[in-house]
Amino acid sequence: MATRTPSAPKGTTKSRSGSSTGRTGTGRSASSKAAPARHQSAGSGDQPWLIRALASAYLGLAHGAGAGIRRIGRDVSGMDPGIRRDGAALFNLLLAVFIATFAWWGLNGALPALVASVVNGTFGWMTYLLPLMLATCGIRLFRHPEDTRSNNRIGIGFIIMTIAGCGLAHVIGGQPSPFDGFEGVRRAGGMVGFLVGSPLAAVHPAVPMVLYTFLAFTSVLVVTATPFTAIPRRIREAYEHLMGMDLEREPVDGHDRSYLYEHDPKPAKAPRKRRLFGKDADAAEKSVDGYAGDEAFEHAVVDDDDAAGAVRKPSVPAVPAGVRRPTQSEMARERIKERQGLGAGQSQDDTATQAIPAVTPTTVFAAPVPEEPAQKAPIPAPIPQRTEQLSLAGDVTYTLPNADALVAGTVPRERTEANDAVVAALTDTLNQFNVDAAVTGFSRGPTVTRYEIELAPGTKVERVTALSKNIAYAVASSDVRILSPIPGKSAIGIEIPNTDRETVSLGDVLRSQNARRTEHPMVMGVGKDVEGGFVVANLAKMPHLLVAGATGAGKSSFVNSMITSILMRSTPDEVRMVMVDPKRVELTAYEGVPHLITPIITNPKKAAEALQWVVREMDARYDDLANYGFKHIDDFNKAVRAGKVVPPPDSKRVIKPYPYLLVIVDELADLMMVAPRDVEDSIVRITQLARAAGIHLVLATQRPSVDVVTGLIKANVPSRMAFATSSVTDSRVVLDQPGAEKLIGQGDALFLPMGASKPMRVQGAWVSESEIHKVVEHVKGQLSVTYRDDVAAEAPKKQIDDDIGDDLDLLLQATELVVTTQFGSTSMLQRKLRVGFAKAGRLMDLMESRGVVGPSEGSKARDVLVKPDDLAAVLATIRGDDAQSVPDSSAQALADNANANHQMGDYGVDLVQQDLDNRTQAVDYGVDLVQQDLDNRTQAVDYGDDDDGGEDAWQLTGR
Ligand SMILES: Nc1ncnc2c1ncn2[C@@H]1O[C@H](COP(=O)(O)OP(=O)(O)OP(=O)(O)O)[C@@H](O)[C@H]1O
Repeated sequence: MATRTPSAPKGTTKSRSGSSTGRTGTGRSASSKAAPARHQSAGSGDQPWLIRALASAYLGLAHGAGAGIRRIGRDVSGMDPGIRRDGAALFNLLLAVFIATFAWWGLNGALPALVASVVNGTFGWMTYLLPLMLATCGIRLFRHPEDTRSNNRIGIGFIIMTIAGCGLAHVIGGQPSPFDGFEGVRRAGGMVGFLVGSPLAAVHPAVPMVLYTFLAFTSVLVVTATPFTAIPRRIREAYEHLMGMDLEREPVDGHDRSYLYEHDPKPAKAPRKRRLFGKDADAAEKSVDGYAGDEAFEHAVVDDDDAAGAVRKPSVPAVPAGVRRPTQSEMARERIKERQGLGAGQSQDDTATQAIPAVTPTTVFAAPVPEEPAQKAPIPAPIPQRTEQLSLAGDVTYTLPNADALVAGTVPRERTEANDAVVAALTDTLNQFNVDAAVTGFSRGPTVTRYEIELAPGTKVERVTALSKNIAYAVASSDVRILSPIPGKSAIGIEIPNTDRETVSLGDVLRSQNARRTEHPMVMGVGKDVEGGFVVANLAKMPHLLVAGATGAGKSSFVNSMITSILMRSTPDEVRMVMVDPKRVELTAYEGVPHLITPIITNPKKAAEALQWVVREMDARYDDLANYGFKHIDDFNKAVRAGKVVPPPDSKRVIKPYPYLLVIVDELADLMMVAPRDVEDSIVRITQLARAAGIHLVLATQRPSVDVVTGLIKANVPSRMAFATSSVTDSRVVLDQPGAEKLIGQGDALFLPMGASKPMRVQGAWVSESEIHKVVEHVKGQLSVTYRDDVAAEAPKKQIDDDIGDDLDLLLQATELVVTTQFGSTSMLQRKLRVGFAKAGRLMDLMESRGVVGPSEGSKARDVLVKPDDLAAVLATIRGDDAQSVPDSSAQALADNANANHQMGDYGVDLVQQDLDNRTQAVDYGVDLVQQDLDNRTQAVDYGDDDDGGEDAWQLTGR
């Protein structure tokens, strides 16, 4: 007996924890069936029948009361019987009623009088509040027994409230002592009040007053799950709720995906808890100024924390009126029972199922698809247009674009005939292969719908996953993706593309609650997830992002959405951008926006230089952070705005806040082809350090191969956005896992923000060219762009001679080499530039045609016709620049360099001469080997041993 007793609660706990993850699997039913069986075997032989009968009657009464209470308000009666705690709940409720009979209603009688004197004597005035607290606990236990954390929190809150109330009552009631008679104690704080109040009151009566008032206030916060920081918001919400203002303002920016899950309290509850208590509880409320600590450990995605609340308000009821919709678990159980030949509600312990009028999943799926003509989504409550006084970019007033510059998308549909057809096809496939599982629901996203399959107990997950090809065949789609399980659910997810897909408008995403929740300027609209929830992400928390996918998959559209989001939400004081667009056409629409610090860079070589500038900027920011003792640019900016950062007295510098710097590269491959080492070095340096400096990189590429996205780059760019890739290898390069090759293009993506273990499937937001144009015109009208001249701005387009073609860079290097060394040797070019003989000869010819070297003289080195002082001008001419435009400083630098090299050359020749002399001396002393060597070398110097002679002499100068 003693050993068996704990086993019963164990079974109960197991089943309860199962439910706390929101699972509704049939495994729980099995455990709940097992629990009563254990009770029976333990107790049947030992307990008198009367006790068993009474216990059964009490439990029956409790379940009856529970069933009624669970139906009041929002119906939660679909609860698994295994997790109910009706017995304890009824006990609380009965105790509340009992105490209320004498405390509130003054019922007389021997028993009430006795209990009254005990309860009153213990709790004093607080006796009047006890029924309320007990009733609250009872009702919660009836309705949400699985939410143990909240239940415990409320219980603890009530205990603190009782102690604080008794302590206060004791002091207010005149600090009676039980030694003077119990009547006084009863009329004050009871014995509890006396015990907790009198020691403190002995010090001074104000001490318990202050302490217990504070404790009472705290207990209210604990019970209502309100953190201190959220008190003003809670008060405002309560006021608005009382005045009915929240209803008027409720935005219609989402739609209800919960019709299949409406009895499952989890989706609504869990996020709420996170909002109130989680580490990221108030992250949403943080603006730039609200930065607290190291944001790297916060996640990039702005939480959909009331996904089942405000964001997803019911829009289209999917089931005919009057028919209660079954929950997932009900549907799974019913389907599985149907297969096993049981009728609905035949399970003995399943009172909830019995209570369902013959509703089966087919009722849900067979209900006619509601008529939903494609409509425009209603524009929710307008976002007030923000106007800022800029300080960095001149003293101007800057107004952000109006939210209606971006159009509303179409109303998303929850269910169409296509979905019903797929459900039927999936069910048939499962039947054909005798897999004991049922399609229990689906959630329709804009591009794909995720169908959920629950297994009967004892059915292997592999039986469904092994059917992937048959499922693809049945639904006539090759892009079927299986999730086993769906994260956070005991169900297998099968994602199948919608034949009638919808476009997600960026306007809708930016107007969603998730985007409104934060004013952070780096927040961008990403799109919608598979459940139709809006996904917005904070670029500052990513902190760097790799966007990859095959051509036409939607990268550029994503980059457009990102830039438009920034233009919509931030001023040039808050965010500055560097755009690199080697494709030359993707980002031209943004030319001239005041957020740019340099014209859009289209030349890959210049882009590599711009990245080096970013490294310098980062170093400068770091210097400031180190000098003034800050760890993050947000803290530094805050201090600057508060006037706490003052430059040294002798400095003329005016310290201003640093804006975030967003560097966007729309085709990394082009940069990596030009200067792989420089680009990689810069990217790695930026990504390793720039987060604290407020510098963030977004690298897009259609060639996610290892030579473009190198291991080093990958290791330092933690967030990834993978659009459809052409191979599983590419998917692995981007996400470190397969999956992206199964995406269906046109904005369908897997989003893996930093820290997430599983990528989230999203349909990227779409912004049309006319919308972009409207937004760009608005921002350009607010402020004209001022470019920084120290970034590698692109030079005007140059005329490169046709005969140079792709060899411009090599020709420039060759010219520099020949002029600085004053030595026109082809072999030297071969070795120094690592080119073949043919290429070196061609470079020599090109130099001859431009008057850099003289004509070929057989095997001798050519004459060099350009003096080092003229090098800059010659290089400019070859480049196609106007020679006059070469800045004096750089011409001088080049000339100095060339002269230095030249001198070096002279010095080298001296060394050779010296060497020669030494060796000649050595010959005089008759050392044969040296003589031989000297002969060889002298021969080499005088006559050369190949076409241009003297090359080894040159080589010696280099030593
Ligand atoms: N989020 C989206 N919603 C709807 N359609 C989209 C979306 N993204 C892309 N598309 C469609 O896909 C087409 C190609 O997209 P996009 O130009 O962004 O691809 P890309 O990956 O940048 O291709 P490339 O690398 O060749 O430039 C677009 O013209 C548009 O029709």
